Amino acid sequence: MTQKKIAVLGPGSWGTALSQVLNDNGHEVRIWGNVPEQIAEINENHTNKRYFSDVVLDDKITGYNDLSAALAGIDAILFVVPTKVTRLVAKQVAEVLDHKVVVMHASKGLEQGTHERISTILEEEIPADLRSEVVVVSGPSHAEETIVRDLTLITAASKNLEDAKYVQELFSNDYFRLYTNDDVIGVETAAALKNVIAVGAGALHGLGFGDNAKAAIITRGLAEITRLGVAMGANPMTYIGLSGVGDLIVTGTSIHSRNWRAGDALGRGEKLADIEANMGMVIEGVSTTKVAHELAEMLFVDMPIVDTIYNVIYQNADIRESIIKLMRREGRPENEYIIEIKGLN
Ligand SMILES: NC(=O)C1=CN([C@@H]2O[C@H](COP(=O)(O)OP(=O)(O)OC[C@H]3O[C@@H](n4cnc5c(N)ncnc54)[C@H](OP(=O)(O)O)[C@@H]3O)[C@@H](O)[C@H]2O)C=CC1
Ligand SMILES: O=C(CO)COP(=O)(O)O
Repeated sequence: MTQKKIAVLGPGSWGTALSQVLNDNGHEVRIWGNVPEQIAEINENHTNKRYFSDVVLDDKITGYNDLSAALAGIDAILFVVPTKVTRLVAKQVAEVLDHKVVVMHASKGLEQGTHERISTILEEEIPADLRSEVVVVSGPSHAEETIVRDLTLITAASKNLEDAKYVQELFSNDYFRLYTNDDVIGVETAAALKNVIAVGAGALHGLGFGDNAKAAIITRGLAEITRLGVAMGANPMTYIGLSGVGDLIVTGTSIHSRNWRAGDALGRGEKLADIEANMGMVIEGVSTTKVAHELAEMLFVDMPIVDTIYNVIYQNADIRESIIKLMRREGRPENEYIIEIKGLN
């Protein structure tokens, strides 16, 4: 592939790690952010110490505060800001973008209020004549490992497989491998909802439960994610792929995960407000819990684990009593999980 010019919007941990992958592949990478000191640090010291204290970036990676300058003559844009600001940033892009580009995103969440997936936000905010079909870059991938070039396998999903293949080629190298998928709904719902289950898995750890409990929440969490996703139009096969069970494993079992760590702290009795303030990075699972709970009600999908996490986070429910309630639910057959929809039972 010839060298491309790529704007990475969001100089956080994942944006920085993905910028390094693209730079390793010979592309011109422009990281855009709205904090002048951070952009100056990238340009002058080639570091982003808030996220990676020991990493020195290649000096070809350039930081920008000015969005128009970052987007001038660009081939592709990667959105990697927290879900809650994606619409705002997309509106800013639409104001200054003056030519057609490939639009990608690597964020994992659902928008509060609208319940929308990120690709539909981007479709709404960026005129169709200025963009490709949106390509979702998603899968089991901790920035902390990708930044040290550890092996990472993820998925590029788009309604248009040619756009997905373009992104596959853009990112793939010796340590970073992408598969393609045309199930955008499946990949985005898997990415967003695994964060909720990871909060729950972390909480079980914080409460002192063992590996049996962790395996259980991951497996039954996947059943819930699949049920909701299928009700939203996803292909159930996607959930046994990298962006489904793969991401659930990496997020639901790892100390690197912000969502898992937040859950762990909740389980140890810390207050959510303190956990969020101390994390200094986005914990997507907290707001996605609310969206998932509302979507489950709207679509009559049974999501007992998500509802339990919602009750603990948003209704102040006692965490241990909530677990007992979950355990004492009426017995169910294991395999009804894809087609079971509350309203039809
Ligand atoms: N970290 C990871 O390993 C992975 C993360 N993801 C997903 O990537 C997305 C980003 O996560 P991550 O990089 O971890 O998050 P971080 O919190 O590390 O970084 C988010 C970045 O976005 C910036 N930002 C926030 N608001 C705006 C805005 N209005 N305009 C411009 N920039 C803004 C933040 O700046 P500031 O904090 O200064 O406001 C920060 O630099 C999330 O959806 C996450 O789920 C996906 C895969 C892996
Ligand atoms: O999405 C991730 C790994 O694939 C990162 O998860 P956290 O946001 O929980 O750190």
